[in-house]
Amino acid sequence: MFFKKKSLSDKVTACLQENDPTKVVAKLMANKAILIDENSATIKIVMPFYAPVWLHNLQLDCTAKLEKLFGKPVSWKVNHQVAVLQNDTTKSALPNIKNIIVVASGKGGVGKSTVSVNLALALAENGAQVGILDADIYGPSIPTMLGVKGAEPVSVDGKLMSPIEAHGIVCNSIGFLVAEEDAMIWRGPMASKALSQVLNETDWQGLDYLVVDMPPGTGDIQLTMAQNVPVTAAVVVTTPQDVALVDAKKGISMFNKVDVNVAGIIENMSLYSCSQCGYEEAIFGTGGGKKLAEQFNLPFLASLPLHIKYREDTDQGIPTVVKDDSEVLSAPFLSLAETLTINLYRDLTIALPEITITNLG
Ligand SMILES: Nc1ncnc2c1ncn2[C@@H]1O[C@H](COP(=O)(O)OP(=O)(O)OP(=O)(O)O)[C@@H](O)[C@H]1O
Repeated sequence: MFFKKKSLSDKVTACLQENDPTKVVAKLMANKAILIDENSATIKIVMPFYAPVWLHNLQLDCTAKLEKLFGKPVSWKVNHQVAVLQNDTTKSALPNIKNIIVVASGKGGVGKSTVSVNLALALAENGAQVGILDADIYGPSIPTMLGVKGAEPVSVDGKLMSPIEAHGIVCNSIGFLVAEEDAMIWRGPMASKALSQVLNETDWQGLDYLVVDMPPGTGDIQLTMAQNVPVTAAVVVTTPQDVALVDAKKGISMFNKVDVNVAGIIENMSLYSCSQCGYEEAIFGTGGGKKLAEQFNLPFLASLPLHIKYREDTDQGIPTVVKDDSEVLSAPFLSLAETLTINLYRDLTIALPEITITNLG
């Protein structure tokens, strides 16, 4: 029997794949985002997402092995060009926003806004251009959490509003534009129209990701809002408590109904951690988010502790991802941002032709 001898490139590819726990290398190879230059022993990557820890680990685990294969020192050339991803190919992406990530919860008060704002900042910290849209008409809290409450978006050209800048991301909020009492009495189509208006009439200036903080619940308003935004993916935030989980299930069903891809479950307030002594207690129970993810066959994206700093930092307008020097409390968000963007690239369709490696210097 004749066996074809493995080429050097095949061996290098196998090495990269074996050291990639996320299984995203196969898609990167298929899309020609990774090129192996055998002559110069160079691995060229045009990263379609920002994942500094993943990339660092890949390089750490592979470099020595690759040097053995090549028989000389290996160099890595890395560029970034975030891909436009699509779940529903009938809805075209907005021209200046590559991907829209909707953050939803079945129940109010589970930490949806806290997660939205820290997730947006973590995506930016990892390297992406990020915006956040506060669509929570019942209680827009993003301006407070970003320390820009009272700011008013202005229009330079009389057509588009300039978003407000804060901590390296841009934001706009329904709360900047309408009085809370007015928004409270809106019905589905009105809320949806307002959301579309803020979304389409803001000069987002070319974002890799727009994070949308949705109103809590799964009623008409949320449904029409979800239908009117070209959503790349939704994430559902829950606490481990039974009552929250029941409502989170309704949230997943709502997105399924309108064919919005649910990228996974985030469990917030998982474990209380005392800032004084480090004592830990599962105040809202344990494991509920994971079970929910298993039940719906969805990724379990993160488990975030209940910690006083998360509340204090957002109350002060400097969310933990920006403020936390120790990195213990920001780490779960940075990791969430990486996991989410890797999963989205791996699991969704790429809407625009992949940038080919020839563009790399
Ligand atoms: N992991 C956490 N640890 C400590 N406090 C938290 C945590 N997550 C959220 N909080 C606090 O809980 C409260 C509710 O959080 P948040 O406003 O983010 O929830 P929400 O789901 O967006 O609420 P709403 O239903 O009003 O939109 C806030 O005071 C917030 O600071």
